[in-house]
Amino acid sequence: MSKLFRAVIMGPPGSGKGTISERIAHSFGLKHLSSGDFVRENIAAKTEAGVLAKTYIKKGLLVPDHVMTRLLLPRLEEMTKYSWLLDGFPRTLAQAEALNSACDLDVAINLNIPLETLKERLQHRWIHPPSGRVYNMCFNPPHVQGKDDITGEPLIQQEDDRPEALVARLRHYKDVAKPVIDFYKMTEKAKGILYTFSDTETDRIWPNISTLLSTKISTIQSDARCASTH
Ligand SMILES: Nc1nc2c(ncn2[C@@H]2O[C@H](COP(=O)(O)OP(=O)(O)OP(=O)(O)O)[C@@H](O)[C@H]2O)c(=O)[nH]1
Ligand SMILES: Nc1ncnc2c1ncn2[C@@H]1O[C@H](COP(=O)(O)OP(=O)(O)O)[C@@H](O)[C@H]1O
Repeated sequence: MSKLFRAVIMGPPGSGKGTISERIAHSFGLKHLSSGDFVRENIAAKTEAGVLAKTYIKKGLLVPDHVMTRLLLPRLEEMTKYSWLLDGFPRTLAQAEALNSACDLDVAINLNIPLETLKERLQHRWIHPPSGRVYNMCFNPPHVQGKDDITGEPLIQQEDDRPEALVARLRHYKDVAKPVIDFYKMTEKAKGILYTFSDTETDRIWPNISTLLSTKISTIQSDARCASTH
């Protein structure tokens, strides 16, 4: 039984977490878990956590750590038989500590993308809310402008993708992300799993991430084979 592989992907709004997560899920067969999707599911289901989360999201705020952790950790417990990639969690130190207590991570991917690139990307981002599919008029445009490729339903631009909203989002991101990055650099159990990728193009970052994951996953599987033969 090959050992399972667990990773998280972090980065500022517009850094390409969703784009790269889809490529990782497709290339390596990992389950792509998105904290944003879990939040939206809870909001749609009107769960206690969902109702509470909605009040924060409407104000453009992060959901409080205790609500987010209570919402997310039980979902991870359902995934004990799968290798997964977690996108959008942890975003704070408290979340990183809670995740670290709940499971062992093999890799933490950190996307370091320049502000101007983020602004440019988000100005051209269009999404299909029901599916979460993401488009970009410069990078991956829909076949028909303004329409989702699969359903033909209308695409929208998110309010907080506007340049003036982005500056505040990025300042807040920097404040909460640094302790998380330091956590993965310094904490004994988590040390050595952080890999940071800096570039302006996903297509240049992707081969490096793909090589890293290929190496990490094959190492884990060969270790598991050795362990099972001893
Ligand atoms: N021009 C360009 N756009 C890109 C590139 N990579 C991703 N994008 C687009 O940039 C936007 C942001 O990418 P996402 O994958 O949504 O980024 P994210 O980190 O998930 O963003 P949040 O969900 O806001 O945190 C999307 O419209 C992507 O299609 C790239 O290399 N070049
Ligand atoms: N790990 C998290 N901690 C706190 N809030 C979160 C977390 N993940 C998602 N959320 C909330 O859910 C919303 C939607 O998340 P997501 O789809 O990742 O979009 P974005 O991060 O681009 O706003 C976020 O704006 C935030 O309010």
